[in-house]
Amino acid sequence: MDLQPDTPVRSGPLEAANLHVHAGSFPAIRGVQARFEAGSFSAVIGPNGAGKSTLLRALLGLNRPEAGEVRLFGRPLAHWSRPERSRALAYLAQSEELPGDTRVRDVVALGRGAGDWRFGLLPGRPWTAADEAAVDSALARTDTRRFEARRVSELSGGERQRVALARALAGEPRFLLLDEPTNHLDLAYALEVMRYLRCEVAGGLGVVAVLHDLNLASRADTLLLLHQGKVLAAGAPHEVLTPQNLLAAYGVRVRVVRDADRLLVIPED
Ligand SMILES: Nc1ncnc2c1ncn2[C@@H]1O[C@H](COP(=O)(O)OP(=O)(O)OP(=O)(O)O)[C@@H](O)[C@H]1O
Repeated sequence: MDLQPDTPVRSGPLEAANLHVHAGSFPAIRGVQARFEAGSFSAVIGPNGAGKSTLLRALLGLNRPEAGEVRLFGRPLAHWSRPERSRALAYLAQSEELPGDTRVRDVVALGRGAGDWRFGLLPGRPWTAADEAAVDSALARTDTRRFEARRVSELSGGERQRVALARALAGEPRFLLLDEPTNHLDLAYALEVMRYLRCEVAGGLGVVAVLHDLNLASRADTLLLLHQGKVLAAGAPHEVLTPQNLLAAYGVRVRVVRDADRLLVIPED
């Protein structure tokens, strides 16, 4: 199905079809086949250098594939206009740069494209009640409304990460891609971010998160295990998090134990 660029297509998966992507001159992604669903939490795991960030960037359309393609809602990403793409796909980097002297509410409003008029540039379009409501909702869903009037520079790292999440959610994306969102967070904040993401997934958002912590990743609905730019395993956590797969990917012997409805990965080395 090859739809015209202006054909409205509003739902479906985000897919990588036989994707090959270079990072610089290095073939970082080598024939990846993956499908991420709306209303599902997918984690991308794998050792350092496996190609996780390169894959995420390709899914966002930030780097051009050497071969294969990314498809969103069944339509090649290359056929989407930049504004359409940035409405549908949001990205949260590891430590998101936020303007320190800006109030939290204004930062979240940036997710609606408010940057133009709030920062003295020509407005891209008029600000509406729907924009205001989306900002309110994103603040509420990330529990950041109580410090909406504070400046970003006055917040802790964990609070800033929540503001960055609120900004991404304010744009009402269909998929949110996150690169190690819990990396600099303590255990409590990391679990909190996972809880917020879970709520969004329940509301229909597709989440694709690069995670290093396999015990956090085991809470995802599906896992994609990358190794040397290829998919080593994909599927439900219990299918992917096996001692054999983890030995092959990380070179580490582990035990995988089930605790209630969770999987725990315990290194044996
Ligand atoms: N500009 C570049 N030039 C050459 N090689 C690069 C470049 N950028 C990335 N690479 C290589 O591509 C491979 C994949 O990198 P990528 O950052 O996607 O891996 P990753 O799985 O996200 O790693 P990490 O877990 O360490 O963040 C790595 O071996 C990396 O060294």
